Amino acid sequence: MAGDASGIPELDQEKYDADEEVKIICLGDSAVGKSKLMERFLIDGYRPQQLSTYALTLYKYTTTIDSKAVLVDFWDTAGQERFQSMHPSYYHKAHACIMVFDVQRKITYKNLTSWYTELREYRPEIPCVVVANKIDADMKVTQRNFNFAKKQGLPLYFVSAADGTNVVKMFKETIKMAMSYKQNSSDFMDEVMRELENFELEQKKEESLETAEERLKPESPESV
Ligand SMILES: Nc1nc2c(ncn2[C@@H]2O[C@H](COP(=O)(O)OP(=O)(O)OP(=O)(O)O)[C@@H](O)[C@H]2O)c(=O)[nH]1
Ligand SMILES: [Mg+2]
Repeated sequence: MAGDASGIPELDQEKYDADEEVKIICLGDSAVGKSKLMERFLIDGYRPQQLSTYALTLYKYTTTIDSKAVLVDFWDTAGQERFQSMHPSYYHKAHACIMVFDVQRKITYKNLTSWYTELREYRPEIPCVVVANKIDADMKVTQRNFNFAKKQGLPLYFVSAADGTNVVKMFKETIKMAMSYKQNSSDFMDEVMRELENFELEQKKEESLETAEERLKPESPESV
């Protein structure tokens, strides 16, 4: 579980309302290579040994899209069986999802179904890509059919964090999808949240108008 992010100032999720900032989350079983993929993309490096991610790691990345500076926050977490599911704040306001499995371990592919179901509970519409990692171990896997992605209509990338195959391509395309989702979102839950926020604002305005009117009211004759 990714812990309650809402109380930590650095994780102020309101900022994702700004145009130039997107949040991309990473899902998948433990040891499929989520953190290694981030490492490969962000520092163009790969250290073979590393402990499992503890709770939550945030990676920041800046890039330019259509001559606009874009800040990307990648959220990486320990996708452990030991945690089973993520805290809702992990999904909150995410604009895209990278869902990773390990081509060498069938169970991690099977578990995509549960990751995807959970993702869709919180973020029904955000773009999601399926990533088949560790193809360096056996290139033949790229000829295999991984029907999950096709069935769900999701893009599938064969990648290797170890040798870098397709890593940059996958991340760059996902960032573009996140940006375009943010600009054109018609996500029902987003709409509801926007409506609620407006409603609260309107209510506050009305309340303060009422108090002002109260104060301005001339005293009634009875009270004299
Ligand atoms: N051969 C090969 N090994 C990889 C690749 N990517 C990751 N690994 C190895 O797989 C192991 C797990 O990688 P991590 O990136 O820590 O996995 P994770 O998904 O972040 O795991 P959690 O943090 O526990 O959720 C490490 O020992 C890596 O060296 C790859 O592309 N090829
Ligand atoms: Mg990790």
